[in-house]
Amino acid sequence: MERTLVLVRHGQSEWNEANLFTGWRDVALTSLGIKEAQRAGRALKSHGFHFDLAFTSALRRAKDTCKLILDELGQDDITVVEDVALNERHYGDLCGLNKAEAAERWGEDQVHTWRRSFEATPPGGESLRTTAERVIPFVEERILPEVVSGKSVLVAAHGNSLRSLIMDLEGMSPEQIEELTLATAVPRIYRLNEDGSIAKRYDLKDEE
Ligand SMILES: O=C(O)[C@H](O)COP(=O)(O)O
Repeated sequence: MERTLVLVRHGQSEWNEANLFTGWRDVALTSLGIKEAQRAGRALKSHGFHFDLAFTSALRRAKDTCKLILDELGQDDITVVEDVALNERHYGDLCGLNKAEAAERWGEDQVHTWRRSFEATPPGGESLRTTAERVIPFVEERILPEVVSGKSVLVAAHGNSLRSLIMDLEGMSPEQIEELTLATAVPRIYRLNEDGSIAKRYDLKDEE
């Protein structure tokens, strides 16, 4: 499987379960999150995926998801590059706050805008635009050259760091990216052409 890029958001975290803004807080996967990551690994295995290299963030929920997937594939020996560039968007002053309570305090629209728009900056945090400014250079310098050279690459990261990557890769507009929310542990598969353009894209949905 040449020139393959697989993006996967981490499995459910303790703060996803508690509905708290997480950002760079380093929380663990829940037992459901562990199962979700293992299921993603089994789905990739049953579809014949095999990776040459993996990238993940510096946060344990993504690192653990990456490891659980590679364990299921019997590939715990491949190189895994960890980098803060792939960390979740920093949620600033919202970190640790309950998302429903935040919507009551600031209004549904404001909270939705902070969470999904390209430009809005949560107080003291990163917008999707500023998240992209650290994600995209890393992807262009470290990840895409590996894929274009013919490798099969896994990236286990976060809802918003991956949204910024997907927006760039798929050439989405700010309006289009606002509509995209990534489910936990659903692999998003890309086959790339020699010039780095997308030949094919699909989600590997759970068949169990
Ligand atoms: O950091 C967080 O709280 C989550 O990982 C993603 O949050 P969101 O759904 O509000 O973007």
